[in-house]
Amino acid sequence: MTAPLAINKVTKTIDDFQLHINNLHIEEGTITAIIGANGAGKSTLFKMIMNLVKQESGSIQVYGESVNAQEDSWKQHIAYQAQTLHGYDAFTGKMLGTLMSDIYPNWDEALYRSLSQKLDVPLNKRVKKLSPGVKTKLNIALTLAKNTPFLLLDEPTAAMDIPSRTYFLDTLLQVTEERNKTVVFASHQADDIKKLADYLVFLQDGKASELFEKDTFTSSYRQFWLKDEPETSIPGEIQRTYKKVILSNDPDATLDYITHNNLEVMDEQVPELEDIIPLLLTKGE
Ligand SMILES: Nc1ncnc2c1ncn2[C@@H]1O[C@H](COP(=O)(O)OP(=O)(O)OP(=O)(O)O)[C@@H](O)[C@H]1O
Repeated sequence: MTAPLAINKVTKTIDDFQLHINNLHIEEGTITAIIGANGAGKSTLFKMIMNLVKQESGSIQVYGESVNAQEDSWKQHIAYQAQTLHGYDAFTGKMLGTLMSDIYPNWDEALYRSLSQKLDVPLNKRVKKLSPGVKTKLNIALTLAKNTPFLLLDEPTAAMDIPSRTYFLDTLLQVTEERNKTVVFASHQADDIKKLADYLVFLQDGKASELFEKDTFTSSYRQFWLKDEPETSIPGEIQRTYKKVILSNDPDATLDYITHNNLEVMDEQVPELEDIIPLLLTKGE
């Protein structure tokens, strides 16, 4: 089966910003979070995948088809949710549903109606009259109802209230599992990433990391609660809190040092994803 997304050696320069994606292959039926701080290049990457922005070099394929080719039937297999809903101000949600049902052969009207109802989106109001948060929710209902095998979501829960966010995340997980969908979403919300993602990719200063399996990634870090504050920096140490709690990205090296220096460990734990993500989002870390 052809991979939903295959990116090889892609580069893009915008003024003094450079984006490099060496190798990113997304397997069918997986959920991948693209994690990066503001300005890290997440939206630019998504726009390149949708051929809205052209890369300078390298290749991007969706289900084996180059996104830069003239033939663009691959677009029917992917639902892209941009950060904002542009160009639809004069339409109502109902009109947009009718429009999308003509374009997307598997349009799921029942899902569109139930999502809109649960998320409190009035389908009879014109888009320009909706608040930013309600526009985001309409955008989400439209994206999921396209019922494509591949979903590309750019910060889907930004500006959403908590009940809607919870409902959306649960529905996305359910739909993804029941219909074996592939999801790639951009986020810097640790909660969303923890709940949704199977795999993680970090974008830092325009460079994409390799693809990490989420649990393998968190278990490569360790938090050590020491009895006394160490005098010097410890091998593997990337953060020290309350003077005695050491977060390490090299637990073996840290433990080796602790043992050789007779430091007493009060407790040792695999950290939560939300403890690690902020450190990785900091520029130049
Ligand atoms: N249309 C544009 N004109 C000029 N610079 C741009 C444009 N679009 C993006 N950039 C620059 O490209 C870089 C990456 O921006 P991008 O929007 O892809 O980041 P992002 O990770 O999606 O950020 P955010 O989390 O704030 O949405 C930034 O330095 C930004 O200033």
